[in-house]
Amino acid sequence: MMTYKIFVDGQEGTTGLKIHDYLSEISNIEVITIESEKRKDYETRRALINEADVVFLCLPDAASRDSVAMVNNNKTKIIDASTAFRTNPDWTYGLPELHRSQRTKIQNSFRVTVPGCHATGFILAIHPLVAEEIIPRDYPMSFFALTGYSGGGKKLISEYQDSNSEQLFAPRHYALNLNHKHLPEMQLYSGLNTAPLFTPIVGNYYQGDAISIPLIPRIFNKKVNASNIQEMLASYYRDDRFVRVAPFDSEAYLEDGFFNLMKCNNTNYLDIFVFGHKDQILLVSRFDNLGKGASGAAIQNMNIMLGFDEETGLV
Ligand SMILES: NC(=O)C1=CN([C@@H]2O[C@H](COP(=O)(O)OP(=O)(O)OC[C@H]3O[C@@H](n4cnc5c(N)ncnc54)[C@H](OP(=O)(O)O)[C@@H]3O)[C@@H](O)[C@H]2O)C=CC1
Ligand SMILES: CC(=O)N[C@@H](CCC(=O)OP(=O)(O)O)C(=O)O
Repeated sequence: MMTYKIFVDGQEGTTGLKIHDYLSEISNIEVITIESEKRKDYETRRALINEADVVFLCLPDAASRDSVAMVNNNKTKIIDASTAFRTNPDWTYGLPELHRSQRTKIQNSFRVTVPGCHATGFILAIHPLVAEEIIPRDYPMSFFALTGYSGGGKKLISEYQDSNSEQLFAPRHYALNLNHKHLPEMQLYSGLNTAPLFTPIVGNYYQGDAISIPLIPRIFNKKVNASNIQEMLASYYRDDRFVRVAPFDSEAYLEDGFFNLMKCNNTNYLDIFVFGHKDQILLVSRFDNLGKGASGAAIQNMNIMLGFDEETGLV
């Protein structure tokens, strides 16, 4: 049985460390590591990248581009966690649940780009409804996300953990230039004609993301209510083990009247909830920004690319 060599470029960052946790549970792989003081050394990285069968890039965009340019062989498969290649047609978007054919594309690809965390939650909730021509492609889409601070990597983590600044106690809006870096992939893979108006909010907790998307059925192409939407999404994802569409029964999801957005933490699950009635619908997708939003998704892609079991990494 073949043993695959795996290298994580950016092994000491937030997503890199989490990927190492996942890798420690998988057999048939050998994880090759870089000495800490050499983690930004060009020649050392280049040698390891070309030695590996699979390389995870857990780096800022510019460093990811540098790493890809270092590949000088035909065998190394790259799984990039950054924003650098997400709408590049030469790369495969690493969202296996997008279409029936996406898993096969990932399996046959040498260059896979892991979706952004907020983009994952938005696209999985909206894309099937656009594809079914329920939501018009020119729908004026607006939504918000509430995320933990680990989504901002080491810099934001230390800002939250090393400071007593009072302004960090309350949730904070950001990307108020309305130009968040996930907009291009959100537009491309949701099928909408224009980018949504997206407002992310970061809270004073480590991990967990909830995307809340209000929808007005009055301006849909077809007459549907909230319950119909739940049935459609449940049917679309019926064979996908990591995307779970909750039954249509809003009260059952609440804890003392509140929604718990941390319930998918430390898993690769993404749960979609449909609330509402015939006039108003609220879609909520809940997931771990370090799970299905980043490192978990990266591992799911590796499992598909190497022909391992998608969930356990077993051969
Ligand atoms: N955190 C999250 O939830 C998500 C992150 N991502 C994306 O994944 C990528 C990594 O993010 P994240 O792990 O959060 O970031 P971190 O800042 O936590 O980690 C990045 C790591 O890359 C290292 N690094 C920086 N420049 C270089 C370089 N030139 N060569 C080698 N190593 C370098 C850093 O080194 P040093 O240790 O010196 O700082 C650090 O260890 C980013 O593109 C991010 O946008 C994607 C989805 C979600
Ligand atoms: C709290 C916070 O800052 N979160 C990050 C999202 C993390 C993510 O998905 O990252 P990449 O697109 O960089 O891969 C943000 O909104 O930019």
